[in-house]
Amino acid sequence: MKYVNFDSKRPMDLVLLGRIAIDFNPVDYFKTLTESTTFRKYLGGSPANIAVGMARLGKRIGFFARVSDDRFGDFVVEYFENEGIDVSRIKRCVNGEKLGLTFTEILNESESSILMYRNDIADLQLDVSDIDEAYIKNSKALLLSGTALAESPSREAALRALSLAKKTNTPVIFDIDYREYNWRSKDEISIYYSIVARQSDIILGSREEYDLTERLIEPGRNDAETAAYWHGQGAKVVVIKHGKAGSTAYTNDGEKYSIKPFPVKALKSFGGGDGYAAAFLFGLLEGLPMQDCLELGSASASLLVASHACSEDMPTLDVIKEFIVKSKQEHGDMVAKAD
Ligand SMILES: Nc1ncnc2c1ncn2[C@@H]1O[C@H](COP(=O)(O)OP(=O)(O)O)[C@@H](O)[C@H]1O
Ligand SMILES: O=C(O)C[C@@H](O)[C@H](O)C(=O)COP(=O)(O)O
Repeated sequence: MKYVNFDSKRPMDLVLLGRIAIDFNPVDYFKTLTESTTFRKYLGGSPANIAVGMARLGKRIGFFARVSDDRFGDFVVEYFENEGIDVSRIKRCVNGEKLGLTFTEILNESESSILMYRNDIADLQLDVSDIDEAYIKNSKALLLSGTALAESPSREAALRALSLAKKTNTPVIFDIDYREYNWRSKDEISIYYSIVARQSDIILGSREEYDLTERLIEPGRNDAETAAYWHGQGAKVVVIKHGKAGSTAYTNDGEKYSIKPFPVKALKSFGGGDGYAAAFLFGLLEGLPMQDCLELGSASASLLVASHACSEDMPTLDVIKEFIVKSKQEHGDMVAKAD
C-alpha cells in the first residue's frame, strides 16, 4: 500500500534535520535527579535517536546537523559512523557552542522527566548554508524535527530544507517533537509548526503537540478534526499518539487505524516516541499496509520504554517481529481498524 510516493531510485532512504545531543540516564533510577549519583551516557536527541533506529532497520540515513567541536561532538559523530549513518552534512560549531545534554529522571515505571541543558546550544546553529539541494534530492524523504524551528539560524535552515524538499518533490515528514526549552512563546510554536505541517506529507505528534500547532488556527480540535484539517492541507498520513492509550493513524483516503500499546513492563516513560517513529517510518518506506506500520511502530515503542536507553536500545527488525509474535500469543491482536 502506497500512502506516499517515495522515489525508489533515490539512494538515500531518509535525511533528517535536527538535534544530536547526549542523554545521561541514571543507573541508580527510581530516584530523583537530586538523589541519583551515577549516569550512563548515550547518544540522544529525538531525531538522532530516530536516525539510529532506522539505520538499525537497514535504512540508508543522512543527517543535517551542527555539533560541538569537542569530545562530545566527536562521540556523536563516531556513533553515527558506527551505525552506518552518513555524516557528510554534520558540521562543527566554530564559536564554542555546546552539544545539548539531557539528564533524565526515572522516578518509576510511568513517571519520568527530562532536564535539558541547552544554553549556547550547538544544534540551533545549523545554518542555511549547511543545507544543499543535491543531498535532499538524493533522498526518498526528509524528516524535520520541530525543535529545529525554535531559534535562528536553525529555523531558517529548516525552512530552507523544507523549500528544497518541495522543489525536488521529496516527501516531507514532520515529527512535531515539542520540547519547551528554547521556545520564547506559544505563538511562535504555532506559527512555525503550522508552516511546516501545511507542507508535510506525514505528520507525527502527540495530542499536546497538535494542540500547540493548531493554537492560532483553531484550538480545541479533536483527533478527527485535526486529521481532517491537515489532510485538507495536503498531508497523506496524520499520526496522533496518546502515550499509554496508544495511537491512531489517519490516512487521506478517509481511513483510520488505531492500535493499543503492546503490553510491556516499562522502565521509563520516554523513548517510546522515537522508537515508534523509526519503525513506523520504516514500514511506510517499505510500502507496508498501515496496520503493519502501526504494529512495527508500537512494538518498537514498547521495547524502548522497557529499556534503559533510547538510541542504544533501538531494535532490529528481527527483534521487533519476535516481540510482536510473542505479544500476540499472550495478548491477542493490538491493531484495530477503527470504523
Ligand atoms: N507504558 C507504555 N507501555 C507500552 N507502550 C508505551 C508506553 N508509553 C508509551 N508507549 C508507546 O510509545 C508511543 C509514543 O509514546 P508517546 O508518549 O505518545 O509519544 P512521545 O514518546 O513522543 O511523547 C505510544 O503511542 C505507545 O505506543
Ligand atoms: O529528544 C531529546 O533531546 C531527548 C531524547 O534523547 C530522549 O531519549 C527522550 O526524551 C526521547 O523521548 P521520546 O521523544 O518520548 O522518544
